[in-house]
Amino acid sequence: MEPIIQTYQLQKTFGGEQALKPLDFSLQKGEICALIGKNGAGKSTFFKILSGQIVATAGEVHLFGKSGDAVASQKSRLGFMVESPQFFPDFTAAQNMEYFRIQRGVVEKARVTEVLKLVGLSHHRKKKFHEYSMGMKQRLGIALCLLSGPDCLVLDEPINGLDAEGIKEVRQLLLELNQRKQMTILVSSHLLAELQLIASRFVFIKDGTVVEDVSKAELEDKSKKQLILHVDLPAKAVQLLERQYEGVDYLLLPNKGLKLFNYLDFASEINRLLVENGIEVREIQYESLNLEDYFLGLVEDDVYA
Ligand SMILES: Nc1ncnc2c1ncn2[C@@H]1O[C@H](COP(=O)(O)OP(=O)(O)OP(=O)(O)O)[C@@H](O)[C@H]1O
Repeated sequence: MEPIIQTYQLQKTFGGEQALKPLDFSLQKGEICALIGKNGAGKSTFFKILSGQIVATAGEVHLFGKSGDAVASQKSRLGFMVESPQFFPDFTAAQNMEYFRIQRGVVEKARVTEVLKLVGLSHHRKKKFHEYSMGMKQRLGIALCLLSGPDCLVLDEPINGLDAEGIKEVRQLLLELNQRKQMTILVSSHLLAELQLIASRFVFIKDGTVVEDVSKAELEDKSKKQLILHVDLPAKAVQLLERQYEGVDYLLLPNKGLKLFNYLDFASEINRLLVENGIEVREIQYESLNLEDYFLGLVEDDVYA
């Protein structure tokens, strides 16, 4: 594993208010990592510290395995989009990129053509910015991040405010950059669903700290639909289910509850089996855990018990 970004006990205080509590985070080469949090969770503050726009109150940032004074030299290897770039509306895409190429001191002129191609805007390079769709504008913003040839993109809410088509375009682009150009990507959103299709890892941030850090597989596992049963004799119910349904996947809950993860289409058959064997089924219902609610702390903690 090759670390791209690591933070240790990162903190930021604004006038007595702690925007970032000690925040430990790491991003590995090749990942698309989604940083998910509600408005005010601390995502922008975190990104602004990484980009150097603001300074942390305490803690450390390591970039590409470098720490201390060596970090500064690694910053150019990250391409940031922390705020929406201000493009000139009456310039074409190519003119806008050329302006920023010169402004940022990128030497190779050909880089403009390259990045427009990378984000799929070659055919629209002569179109004026104000004629672009929302998705195209955002793709141009990502082209700007790519101008200096970074190894990793850090994008703050790039999908925010886009229509469905724009969201799809940006997601597709990020996936292509990751798969075809081996670009590591850290991308934030306040909606899990926006990034669920592309991210390989999900870091949930709440009140300035990481509350959950899961892989795609772990996330999918947690979002499985479940069948919840409440019976008077759970141990006996489990014995019957194991005998009847090969590989039945279950969890015993407090208060004589039983959670089934497979055989979900067998609810009425399961009910009959239990009742016919003298078990009182007090409740049987489907539950689809809303991860968004769970991780963002909008539901009771014991929903996952
Ligand atoms: N410059 C600042 N001065 C004072 N407080 C700030 C400043 N910037 C951020 N905060 C506070 O820090 C906390 C975290 O804000 P931050 O913008 O990082 O959250 P966020 O997750 O990016 O939310 P959003 O999606 O709304 O931007 C909030 O309580 C916010 O009010």
